[in-house]
Amino acid sequence: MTQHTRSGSSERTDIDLALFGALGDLSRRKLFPALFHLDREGLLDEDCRILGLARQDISVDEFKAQIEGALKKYVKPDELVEVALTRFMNRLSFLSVDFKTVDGYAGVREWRETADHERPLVVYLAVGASLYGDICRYLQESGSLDEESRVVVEKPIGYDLESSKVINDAIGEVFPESRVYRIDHYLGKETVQNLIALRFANPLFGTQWNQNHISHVEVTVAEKVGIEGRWGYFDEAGQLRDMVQNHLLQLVCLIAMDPPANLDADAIRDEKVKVLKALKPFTDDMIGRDVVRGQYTAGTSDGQSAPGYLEEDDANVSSHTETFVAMKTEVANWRWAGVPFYLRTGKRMPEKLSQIIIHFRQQPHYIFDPDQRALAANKLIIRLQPDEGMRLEVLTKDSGLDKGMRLRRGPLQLDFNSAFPQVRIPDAYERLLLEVMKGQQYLFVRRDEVEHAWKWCDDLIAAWKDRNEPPRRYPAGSWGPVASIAMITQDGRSWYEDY
Ligand SMILES: NC(=O)C1=CN([C@@H]2O[C@H](COP(=O)(O)OP(=O)(O)OC[C@H]3O[C@@H](n4cnc5c(N)ncnc54)[C@H](OP(=O)(O)O)[C@@H]3O)[C@@H](O)[C@H]2O)C=CC1
Ligand SMILES: O=C1O[C@H](COP(=O)(O)O)[C@@H](O)[C@H](O)[C@H]1O
Repeated sequence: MTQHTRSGSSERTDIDLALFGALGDLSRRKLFPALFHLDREGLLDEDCRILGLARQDISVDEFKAQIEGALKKYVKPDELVEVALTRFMNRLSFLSVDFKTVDGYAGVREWRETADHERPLVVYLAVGASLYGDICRYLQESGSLDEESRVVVEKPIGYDLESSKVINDAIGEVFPESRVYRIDHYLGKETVQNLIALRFANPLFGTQWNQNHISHVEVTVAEKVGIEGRWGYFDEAGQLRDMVQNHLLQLVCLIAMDPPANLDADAIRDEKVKVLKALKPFTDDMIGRDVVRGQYTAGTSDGQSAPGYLEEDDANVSSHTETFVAMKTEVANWRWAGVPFYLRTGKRMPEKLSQIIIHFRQQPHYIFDPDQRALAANKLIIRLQPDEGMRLEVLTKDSGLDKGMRLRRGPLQLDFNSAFPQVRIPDAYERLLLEVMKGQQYLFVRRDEVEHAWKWCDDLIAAWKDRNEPPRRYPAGSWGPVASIAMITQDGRSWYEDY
């Protein structure tokens, strides 16, 4: 099958997919539903085959039953069309393998040999990053790869800069960078992509997008969930490694980067790297004043009582791992000098909400009612989830004979669901899987991006370690520690609350 691409050229999407970790959480919850949706919408090549690999020693029928169960759980009933489900199930095969020994890998080569025509293999590693090197090496040693094979790897790549280098080196022994697809699923979200369109297709914003016109930027990625049974992983990581090193810094890159020369992967990634390199390093002073680490205590979520982090299953009761981070940072370059970027992300917050707020500067000379001065700045709200859309807050004259020149703040709004009611907004993984199949890397993270992001986070983590302070507490169901509010208030600002 061919697809219409960004550049208008056509590319093959007929691939075979080998999914390592096929019975894990990510595969069940995100990857199989995404593949199913692609198939349902006619975007999988009719010959595309999917090989699930996992440790469990089960038959292919048992594997299919488990995947069907996952689809029933995670795909809306009206979208789980019978004919599409049958077609999808027919694509599946299964191999039980211990990924740490080469023995089972011949099965991948043999499975490939049963294809009726040659096509590239996409290897998706939905497993912990410590397995990436072994899997790549054994796939190569078993003769399962060819010159077109691609590998998709999940975040986080490693635990810090050093460990990420070891992992990336091991992947690089087998796959050249042009065939490595590092997932950051935030790059597949509809509104995140729209950020590129908004900034670079609209002269209105293109000309205003700098420190002359923007006073500050806010990024909030709030999660309602807690640890969801992932204590072992999360307690080692913490919110900085889990969310900031990747998702939030990628958002900062897309907000702050200079216009790329074109939409080619490296043109975009070159610009993103420049932003990461320009992130202001933290000094000790800044860490005390501009960074807040938090950990949730017992509270409520959706009206139900919710345990604190230290009371979750498998918890180590003396853990100081942060489940919340707020910080003020800056992209120290000509475009952004002096513009604070306030970032915050946390688990067990009152709602799931990801949004970017661009606060424009006020007019240099203000002529309206002094009491209304606080209103007098445009804001662009870019809503990633839920209710994807964008809203520009503008000021107009309040209507009515008695209102004089009173101002009213009103929205110019684009709500994607109402603007495009016939179009289902795809999950990020659908888009990303499709781009891998097409061999397009522009939505994937290059090795140097990962490394610059780690370097910046490592410095902060090292400083936290030196300070050895416990995280500040916040009750589950709140917007984080009080100190995170004070952090922004000290600059005479507040977190945007018009949710
Ligand atoms: N879950 C999520 O929401 C997200 C996950 N990620 C990343 O995706 C990757 C997968 O995460 P997740 O699905 O949560 O992890 P899980 O632990 O749920 O799944 C991993 C799967 O790999 C299997 N596995 C582990 N070791 C071996 C081995 N030696 N041989 C064979 N099979 C093995 C496990 O099998 P078994 O059950 O038998 O141990 C399990 O089914 C990780 O890198 C994670 O950081 C990234 C973003 C979000
Ligand atoms: O990568 C991760 O992302 C999820 C949040 O993703 P979202 O698309 O639901 O916003 C987070 O819960 C998880 O801890 C992290 O590993």
